[in-house]
Parts: sequence; structure tokens; C-alpha cells
Amino acid sequence: MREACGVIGCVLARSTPDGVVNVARMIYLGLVALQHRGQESAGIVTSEGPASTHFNYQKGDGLVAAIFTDEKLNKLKGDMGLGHTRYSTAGGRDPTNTQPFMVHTRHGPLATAHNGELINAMALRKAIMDRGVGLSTLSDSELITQMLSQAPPRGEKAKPDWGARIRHLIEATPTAYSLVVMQEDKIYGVRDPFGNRPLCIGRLMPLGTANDDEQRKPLGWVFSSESCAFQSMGATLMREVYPGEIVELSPDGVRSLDIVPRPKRTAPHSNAHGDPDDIDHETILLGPPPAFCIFEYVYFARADSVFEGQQVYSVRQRCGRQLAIESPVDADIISTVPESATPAALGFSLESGIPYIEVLCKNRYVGRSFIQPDTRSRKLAVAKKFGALSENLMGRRVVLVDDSIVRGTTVGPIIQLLRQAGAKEVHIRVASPPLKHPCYMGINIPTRGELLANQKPLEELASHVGADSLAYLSIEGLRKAVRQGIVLKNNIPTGHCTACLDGNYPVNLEW
Ligand SMILES: O=P(O)(O)OC[C@H]1O[C@H](OP(=O)(O)OP(=O)(O)O)[C@H](O)[C@@H]1O
Ligand SMILES: NC(=O)CC[C@H](N)C(=O)O
Ligand code: SF4
Ligand SMILES: [Mg+2]
Repeated sequence: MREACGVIGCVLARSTPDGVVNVARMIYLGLVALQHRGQESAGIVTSEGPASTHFNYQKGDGLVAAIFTDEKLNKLKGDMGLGHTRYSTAGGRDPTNTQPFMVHTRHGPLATAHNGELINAMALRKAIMDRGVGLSTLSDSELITQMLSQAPPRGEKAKPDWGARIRHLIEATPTAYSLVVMQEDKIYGVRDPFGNRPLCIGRLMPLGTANDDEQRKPLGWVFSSESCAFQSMGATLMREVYPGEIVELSPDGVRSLDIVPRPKRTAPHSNAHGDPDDIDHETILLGPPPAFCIFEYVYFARADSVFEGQQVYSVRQRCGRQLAIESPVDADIISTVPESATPAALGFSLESGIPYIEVLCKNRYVGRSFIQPDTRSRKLAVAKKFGALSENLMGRRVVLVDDSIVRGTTVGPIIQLLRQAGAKEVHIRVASPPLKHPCYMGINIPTRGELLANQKPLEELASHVGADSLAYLSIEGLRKAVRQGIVLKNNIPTGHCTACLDGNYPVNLEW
């Protein structure tokens, strides 16, 4: 499986003295924390203020730490900026698709960074080209940048109305996107009305003082795909951007401009915390439920990130507990396929009372996913990533928990490895339901045929991969584990996309 992208936006407070915070370095730290979301390319764009005729930018291929040398970071001057770390879903790996995207508009430079995939990209592309606008890439994210560079159909008075432009974009494309948009001295954070991809707001705080955010003056404000980035930046989580919400960060603070519900619109004002304070719940409740990607909980996000008021780690642990209830095994030890499955394996162990013991040593220098062209390379890729802890395994009946099976690239060779190292039995327990349908919303889940769960009937999968038994968590079990810890302010409704599991896409696909 491939990850989603990671986005960052950062604005310094007007009162922050020069030289106290280096924005480019803050964004860099945030991107390093979001590295698990994309490993193909990354970029940072900074602005030196509303009077500037251009933005400063640096982009490159590969991992964040390798791209942004001291020399490059020193060139990124300015008190606000955007960052992006990419896994391509549209337009391929070509360097022209590396984000953030930038264009010069009638009102100065504009930059955008996008996590997700526009489900109606083809139609939007055609509409933009029909207006005589040329596009320079095949990326869906360029379409967003182009649409925002034009006035909305209702027109504008003397100045551009960025809230109205973004609202028009949201109305034109229902999902899937979390965006950061920089223009003049503002950064806008936007989640699509289904809230399919994550985005949260943080306060950049002075370091080494008491942990009382309300009493201290923030040094600035940040957007991030995941809250795990805030700790690395010395920021604290304020809240998530709500589905359909447009939030503005400026040197003066955080302001909620609008929430575009599914399907009607309200216009809330915001209080001192940037929270919308007059949400029209009736209108929001009338629409279909939100569709936050449930796989953020299962696999994509870092375990210390918080979504919907709960830490991802706790959800994964509850998935493991639920799996132990649904598919118990008589065994000697419970173990994990490091890393993202570890909380689920611990949950399985706690629920079953069977001890948790590590059986695989993971090479920390091998990245998350390893897509190799042929079977031999794939098997060797597993050997490259994992070594067996044979003394923990010898003669034992092992339950091996993984968070998900996509192509089955990992599971088969690992079972072989454990047996060769002396395991007596290997039982596979998967802490998510079978993946049967492709994703069109920003995650590269392959075609139906490539998905292991579609290759054999469930009863035959264990012998197909060489396990003594194999069982998945049920869809209801996953939903229960996710819903149990949700804590939301303002009674905003919740809902999760489970399309890759049950084929129920949040919107009608146009093809
Ligand atoms: O069935 P497959 O096609 O092999 O894909 C599933 C595996 O890929 C992921 O791990 P990954 O190595 O990407 O990341 P991790 O180290 O965070 O677990 C996931 O956690 C599974 O282990
Ligand atoms: N993984 C993502 O979120 C990708 C964003 C965008 N569709 C791109 O391909 O650049
Ligand atoms: S189809 Fe699956 S991976 Fe894609 S958004 Fe929905 S839950 Fe997430
Ligand atoms: Mg894994």
C-alpha cells in the first residue's frame, strides 16, 4: 500500500520578534514528522510578506532530510510558508508534479499544497481547458491552484475574496482534499465537506515554559495533516479543521471563515479560539454523513496522532482486542509485523491473556512500503526488512498480527521466515477487514485483481499464504473500535469512509 501526502502551513504572530522562529525550519521539522505519509518528493514555499512579487521555494525528490540541506533552508526566508511531502496518486512521479504548486495571479503569487485526490479531476480539467487555460502537468493538485487563481462566478468587488474562491472550489469538487493555500499574508486550511483526509490546527508556543497555552502568547499558528508534527515543531494541538471548513491563519490569529456542509452552506462567525460559534447543526445534519478515511486509523497515520479527539494508538489497540474476541486462537505467543501493527498485537495479547513477544527484528533503514517488480525481489525485500528472533520462536505456536493485508507481499514471506526460524504454528490475524475495492480518494490501493482478498475465497487464503489459520477483523468490529473513543466538540457529526472494504463510496463516482 502507498501512503497519503502530508501538508504543513505556518504563520508567525505579528508580535513575534524577528529571529525568534525560523519558519522554513519549523516547516522542515513538521515535514520530517509527516515523512511516513509520502516519500517520493517534498517542497517548502515561503513568503516574505504581502508586498513580495514572488515566493521563495525549494523542492526535490526523495526524503525530506536529504532534500533540505542547511544551504537550501537558509534561502527560504519569510514569516509564513507551506510544506508538502508527496506520494503520487495523479500525474505520476514526474518532478513537475512536486508540491506545493505555485502560480502568479492578478493579485500576487499563490501557492497550494494538497493531500487527497479529486474524484472529478477529469471533468474539472476539461472545464479549465475549455476556458482557454493551459495546464503544465497531469496533476489534480494543479487544477486546484488554477481554480483558485480565478474569480468565482458571482464575481468580486475591488479585492479578491479568497473565502468565496475556496467556497466555489468546494462546491465544484466534493472530495477528496485537505489543502493549505498561501496568498498575501494569509494561509487558508481547507477540508473537503466529507472530511475524507485529515487536517488540524496548532499553536506555535515558546519553548520551556509552563504548559498553560491559554495564558501564554503564541508565536504563531500551524496547519498539519497530523498532530504528530506539532510536537516536533514546539506546537500544541488546538483542534481539527471540520469537514467542509475554511480556516484562515494570519499574523493576527485563527479565524473560521465558513463551513460548507453536504450539501447546504452556513456562514459562522468565530470566537477567540478560531472555533465557529454559530454552526447551523440542522443544515449540517441534513446532509450525508462525513467520510473520514478509516485507514488513517488502521495504517497511514502515526500512532501518536490524534483524530476526532482520540489517539490513533488507542484505536489500533482496541482493533487488536476486538480481533482477539472475534477470532481467538490457542497459541503460546502473540507478536507483531513491525511497525504499524504493534499496538494491535499488544491489544490482542491483553485481551487473550497470551504473552506478547517480539519475533521480528526490523531494519530501521528500510522504508515503509517496498514495491518490487518480481516475486523473487519481493521475497528478498521482506528478507531485507525483517530478521527472525529464533530464540523467541523455537517450538512455539505464534499468532502474528498485522494491521492490513493489501497485495499479500509481506505476509507470505514472513510466514516462511518464521517457520524456518523454528515456529511450530503460525496463525495470521489481521486488524482490519479484507481490502476488496480500489481507493479513488488519495490512497494508492491497487486494482481489484491485485488485492489478495480478491484472489481466493477467504477459507483458502490461509493455505494460499502458508499459514495455519488466517482471520480478519469484521467491518463492524473496526467501526466499533474507532467509534468508541471519539470525542468531538460542537456536536459535529462523524462518519467514516469504508469504501475499500465494502464498496460504499461516499459519492457517486463519475466513471
Ligand atoms: O499486503 P502488503 O501488500 O504487503 O501490504 C501490507 C503491509 O504493508 C504495510 O506495512 P509497511 O511495510 O508499508 O509499513 P509499516 O512498517 O509501518 O508496517 C502494512 O502494515 C502491512 O504490513
Ligand atoms: N497522496 C496524495 O495525497 C497525492 C496528492 C495529489 N493527488 C498528487 O498526486 O500529488
Ligand atoms: S477507500 Fe479506503 S483508503 Fe480510500 S478513503 Fe476510503 S477508507 Fe480510506
Ligand atoms: Mg506493516
